[in-house]
Amino acid sequence: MDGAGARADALVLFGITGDLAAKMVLPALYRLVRDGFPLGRIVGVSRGGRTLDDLRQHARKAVEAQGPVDDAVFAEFAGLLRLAAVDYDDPDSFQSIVAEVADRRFLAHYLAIPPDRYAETAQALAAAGLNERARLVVEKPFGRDLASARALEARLTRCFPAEEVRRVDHFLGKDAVESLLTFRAANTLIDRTLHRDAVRSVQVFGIEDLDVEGRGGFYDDTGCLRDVVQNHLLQTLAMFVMETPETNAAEDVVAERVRALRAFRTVTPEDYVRGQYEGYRDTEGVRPGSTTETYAALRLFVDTERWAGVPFCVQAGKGLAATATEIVVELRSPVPASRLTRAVADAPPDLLRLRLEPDAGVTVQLLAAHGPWPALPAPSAELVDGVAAAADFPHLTGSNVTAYERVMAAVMTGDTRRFASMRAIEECWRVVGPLLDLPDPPIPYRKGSDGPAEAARLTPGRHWYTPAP
Ligand SMILES: NC(=O)C1=CN([C@@H]2O[C@H](COP(=O)(O)OP(=O)(O)OC[C@H]3O[C@@H](n4cnc5c(N)ncnc54)[C@H](OP(=O)(O)O)[C@@H]3O)[C@@H](O)[C@H]2O)C=CC1
Ligand SMILES: O=C1O[C@H](COP(=O)(O)O)[C@@H](O)[C@H](O)[C@H]1O
Repeated sequence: MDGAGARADALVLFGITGDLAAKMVLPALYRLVRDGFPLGRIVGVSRGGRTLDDLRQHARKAVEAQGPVDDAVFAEFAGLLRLAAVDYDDPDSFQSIVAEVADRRFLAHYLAIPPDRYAETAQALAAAGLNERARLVVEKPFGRDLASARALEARLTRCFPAEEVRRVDHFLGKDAVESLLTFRAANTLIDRTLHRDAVRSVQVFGIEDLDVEGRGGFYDDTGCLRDVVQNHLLQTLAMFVMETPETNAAEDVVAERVRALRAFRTVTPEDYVRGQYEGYRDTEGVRPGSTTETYAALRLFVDTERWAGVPFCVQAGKGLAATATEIVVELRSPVPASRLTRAVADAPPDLLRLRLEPDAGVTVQLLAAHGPWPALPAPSAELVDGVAAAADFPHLTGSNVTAYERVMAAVMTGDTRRFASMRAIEECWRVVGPLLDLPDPPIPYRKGSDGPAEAARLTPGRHWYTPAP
């Protein structure tokens, strides 16, 4: 496969007993087995205290939590599982992994463990010779800022060749995100419309009605900007604004995505509003008096021929009124050159909504005459109605597990397009750099609301659209 490298015939899964593995990775691996993907051996790595039988039962529960389980498929999946116990402070203990993979041709090590363990785990793998004929895959977050991301990359690439390091951003595994590019490139109507000549502004939503749930400790150290904006939403936006790559080969797609990110202007604190939902500080693991943001809204510009001057208003957060990932394109109003267009100047603008989640599709909101013209011509805004035409893309509406299925397949094949490249990560940190760790307190907002009203000032019409119901 292009952009891939060697195909792994064994997966070494660090953190197999953890939250991410239970919610996403194990169910995704089960589905890959069900779909006939040749996974090879799966060596779960844990600090111990479990038997292989425990692990299989744990995997069964994780898979069952995501839907019906086929016993025969599960038996095949469970048959691939092995268990290795390690002590992360004792590199010699990594020999337990060596024993499980001795006969394998190429390894994929997947680190689903706390990020502060990535570098020393890579070192221990190298000390055990497990960096030979091997790929290293790390989960997000990749660093806390540009400097720490570069420092982490330097430590990882001392142990593994740079071309065998992969950094997960599961939004790049989402069908609907990947399809943004195809959708535009394949449709002249859309491609021609998505241009500064026609677009007044773009709003990008990554909002969730859920709160931080049981992840208070993790979230309080991270915040909304680092959790979803620096990575998922900027990568999604890059997929939206990028030009069509020369070919569909992974290296061309990755390079074009980076080119797009390089054109993102660094955001200044004036173009940023952060909020915190009321009650957040009562969450277990959250520091008393925490100023971590659970909401982030920002305005950025993309300095390309296509997008120059168009404001991109990004909004993300938890504890909000709805859960949706959506790009709302606000089109310019007609030039008021005639009586008719002057009369509709105050009517709402046309919108193109690219819905990514929960249901993928496109909704177009247009204006049309709302009834027969009266006998006396008196064109006014009252003669115009908003109409919406929606097309659903059910084939692109996948669960998060589906996204992880694609990510885990790419972990095995190495396909670079479904990962964040180091260049892309650097650009994303650059873009949000001035916004990280600001001292001012976040603006409180009510749980279940649309977030702080103050954020409206970031949009040209002082108004955020509501993602399509
Ligand atoms: N949970 C989520 O929804 C998401 C998580 N991620 C990322 O995935 C990775 C794993 O996250 P998550 O599963 O939530 O993490 P967990 O806190 O659940 O930890 C995962 C596993 O790592 C092992 N572990 C825990 N602490 C340590 C430690 N100090 N040193 C070494 N191993 C340790 C434990 O396994 P054992 O005791 O068996 O050794 C644990 O089950 C992180 O990088 C996270 O940022 C990314 C996106 C979403
Ligand atoms: O990585 C993360 O992403 C999820 C949102 O992803 P989705 O696939 O569920 O839309 C977010 O809830 C979580 O806080 C973050 O760590």
